[in-house]
Amino acid sequence: MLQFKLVLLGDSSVGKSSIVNRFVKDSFDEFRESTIGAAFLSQTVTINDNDSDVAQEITVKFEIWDTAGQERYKSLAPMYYRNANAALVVYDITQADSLEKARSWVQELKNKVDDDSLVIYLVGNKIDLVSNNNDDQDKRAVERSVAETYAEENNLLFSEVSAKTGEGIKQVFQSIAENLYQIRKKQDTTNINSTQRGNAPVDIHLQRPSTNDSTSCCS
Ligand SMILES: Nc1nc2c(ncn2[C@@H]2O[C@H](COP(=O)(O)OP(=O)(O)OP(=O)(O)O)[C@@H](O)[C@H]2O)c(=O)[nH]1
Repeated sequence: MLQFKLVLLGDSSVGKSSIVNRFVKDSFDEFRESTIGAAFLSQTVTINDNDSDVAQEITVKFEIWDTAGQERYKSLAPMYYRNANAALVVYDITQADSLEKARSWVQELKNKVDDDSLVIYLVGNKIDLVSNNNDDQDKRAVERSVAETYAEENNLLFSEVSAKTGEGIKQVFQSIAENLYQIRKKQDTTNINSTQRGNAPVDIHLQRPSTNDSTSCCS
């Protein structure tokens, strides 16, 4: 079993706790209390490795830190994103400001987390509030294409979800697990190769200066 630390970041009320609750308990609460400090939960997913000679199933355990989005808890966040393998940065597609906040979290992660392998997933939540036929009921304030382009430019994974209906939630965690597994596999291969290189006989070519080499110093 592989174990990874995942942190959720984003403005207050965007639905971070609701996303975790949907993923861990498959439930939704219309009247959730705002998180104080942070909450810890864990959940596993199963992924398939079909690249190996023998197809295998791998269990990935997520240790999840759901941080509080209220401004007064902002200074606590580094404690939770430190050593994280993945960050879920959440915004609410009905609140334009919440995308700006998400961008500032992404920037902070890129500046402060000294680990190129950190997987950052940008999530637009509450798609259940958007109607498909573009009428007055449509509460969308952030166009999908705007967030998607930003994600592409910044090398983030991206999708829109609904914690309320559950749409897209499982896929987010599944995709993070698959990405982290591929990264871990690559790191392991690199480590094995460099260990092997360390034990291999060192190939030293001692080149004698040729006598008619004009650059040689000594006669
Ligand atoms: N319609 C709809 N409402 C949602 C969805 N997700 C969350 N909500 C509601 O949005 C409100 C805030 O949800 P939370 O999960 O507490 O938000 P949070 O980001 O954890 O907030 P903080 O703890 O303050 O950081 C609650 O009333 C939820 O019921 C969703 O997908 N659709």
